[in-house]
Amino acid sequence: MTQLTIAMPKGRIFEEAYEMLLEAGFNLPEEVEMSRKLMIEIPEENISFILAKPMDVPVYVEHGVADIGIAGKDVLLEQRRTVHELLDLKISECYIASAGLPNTTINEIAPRIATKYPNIAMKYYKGIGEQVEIIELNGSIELAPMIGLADRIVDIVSTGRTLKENGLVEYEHIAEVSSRLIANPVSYRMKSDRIQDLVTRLKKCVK
Ligand SMILES: Nc1ncnc2c1ncn2[C@@H]1O[C@H](COP(=O)(O)OP(=O)(O)OP(=O)(O)O)[C@@H](O)[C@H]1O
Ligand SMILES: O=P(O)(O)OC[C@H]1O[C@H](OP(=O)(O)OP(=O)(O)O)[C@H](O)[C@@H]1O
Repeated sequence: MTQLTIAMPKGRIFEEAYEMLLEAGFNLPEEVEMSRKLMIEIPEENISFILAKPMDVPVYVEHGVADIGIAGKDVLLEQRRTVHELLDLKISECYIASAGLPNTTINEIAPRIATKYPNIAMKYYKGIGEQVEIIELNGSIELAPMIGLADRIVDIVSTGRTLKENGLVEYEHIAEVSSRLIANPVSYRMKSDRIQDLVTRLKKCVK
């Protein structure tokens, strides 16, 4: 059986992805989540799992050190890497939106947009003809309008709770997000039988 390496995101997506793989019949060890191990082998399937930061999954897959990966559509839109998107797993669903303080307009010369998605934000505002200044942050994005760092944020919204609790309102819906199964293009050709089998098994578990 051809060896297959799968890059799995740690953090928020992990649990749902793990459940899906179990349901698809992959015999993942129970202690994975609790352990600090970054590589897990399933010898009977000849599969290795790499546990990666969500933003790094497409990097491993593009470079071919992982044949397959699971990545949020937000990360794929932001990084535009050379990988094949094989399947929408419909897990970790949320969306990207712009938000800000209520009743504010962005009619300045160069409104400031705080985000951890500079490419998505830039493309969006360019598309609507707004010239903006992007302020790149790594988290707690919702702070930016509250403390006067930015006029708008571009960030993930799921339940809307973070916006609400920080007194922000949503302005524009930018893109739908869910987790996707991605593949390295060379692996996809060279290991097509194994990858197709994985896709078929996972497809049956998409809710
Ligand atoms: N609130 C949310 N609800 C549902 N899915 C989300 C939410 N926030 C992010 N996601 C999805 O989960 C993915 C991983 O998010 P997670 O918060 O685990 O990692 P991260 O933001 O890269 O951060 P960290 O640096 O905290 O590891 C995102 O790329 C996105 O697709
Ligand atoms: O609409 P909600 O359900 O409130 O979810 C949205 C929040 O979830 C994510 O943050 P995360 O928890 O990953 O923290 P971060 O600020 O470190 O990115 C995202 O960046 C939002 O802040």
